[in-house]
Amino acid sequence: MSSLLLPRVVRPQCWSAAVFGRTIARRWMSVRPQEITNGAEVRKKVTIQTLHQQKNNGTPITMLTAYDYPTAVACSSHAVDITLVGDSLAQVCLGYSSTTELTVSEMIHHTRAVARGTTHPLLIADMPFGSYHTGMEDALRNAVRLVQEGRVEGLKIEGGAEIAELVKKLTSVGIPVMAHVGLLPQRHTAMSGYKVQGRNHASAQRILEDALTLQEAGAFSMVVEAVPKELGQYLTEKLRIPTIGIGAGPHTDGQVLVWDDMMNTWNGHKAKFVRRFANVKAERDVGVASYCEAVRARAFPDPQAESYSADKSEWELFLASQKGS
Ligand SMILES: Nc1nc(=O)c2c([nH]1)NC[C@@H]1CN(c3ccc(C(=O)N[C@@H](CCC(=O)O)C(=O)O)cc3)CN21
Ligand SMILES: CC(C)C(=O)C(=O)O
Ligand SMILES: [Mg+2]
Repeated sequence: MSSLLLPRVVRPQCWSAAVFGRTIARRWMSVRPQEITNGAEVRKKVTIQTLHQQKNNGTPITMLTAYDYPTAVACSSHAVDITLVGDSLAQVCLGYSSTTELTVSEMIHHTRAVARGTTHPLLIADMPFGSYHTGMEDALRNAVRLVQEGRVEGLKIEGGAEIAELVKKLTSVGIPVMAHVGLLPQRHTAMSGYKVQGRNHASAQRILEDALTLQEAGAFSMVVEAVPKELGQYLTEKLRIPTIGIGAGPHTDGQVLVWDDMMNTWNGHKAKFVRRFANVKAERDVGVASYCEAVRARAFPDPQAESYSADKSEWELFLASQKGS
């Protein structure tokens, strides 16, 4: 229980002075502990170094999106390496028609909730559309806001060589950047829809060049979205930094999916790369329907198990006091 309420704090096996002292210290200092438990298992904090080691020793990197506290706790309770507050937040959580509508303030509201539930996974957020396009100073200020107010550890940015200077700048001040190449959803209008990228040789060449430029600019890893699996593999072999694919085939160093796609709670279009790992929508609909049915049938709440009872003598006194009023 305490681990759920206080996910950043090591749950002590016994209240020895040492453990107690360390727990208090962490709570007061508000540091991210190196070792974090969620009850059963102790997981090491995932760092950029961890991710690079995973690439080098062939351990696939797991990344999932989260937009709120309970989802962050779920990611933290399993072997998720990176929790991403994706700007897909705009569509799957806030009901906007595209990610371009999401503001930095809206993003921060959600990253703060996710940060409160995040223990061992590395916490990354998308820089929203428009937050890095109006000049270096604005981009830097928004990035600092996302780190300071939003409490994320790194930022993901969509784009190619044209954002290399920004990647360099953020990296130089100590904000880790995850690049994002291939399909760039923030440009869906300019790209005439959400289309697989790198299908012809010129496009594949361009993506490879962008990826290498972004690596040289200092990106610590790279999301590769919606490209042929051959290109996903080629990029993974050419890059020193780990690649995390979504619709980029099975050979990237890691995979990422949108929470609502893999849980089947998203009613919109299902891209080819989506696999349903659970059917939460079916469960959820059963729950809502049976709740309504039970209330209508006066079958909920149960008068004993789900209701409180008055003390008999107190209730008689109450009724007596009501007589004549
Ligand atoms: N729910 C959700 N899942 C996502 O993966 C996601 C979002 N939302 N919102 C932001 C972006 C948009 N993304 C998308 C959206 C649509 C396709 C899509 O429909 N792709 C086509 C490709 C068609 C082709 O060119 O052959 C597909 O049918 O797979 C892909 C990625 C990825 N991101
Ligand atoms: C799909 C992932 C990579 C993303 O950018 C998002 O969720 O916004
Ligand atoms: Mg995104």
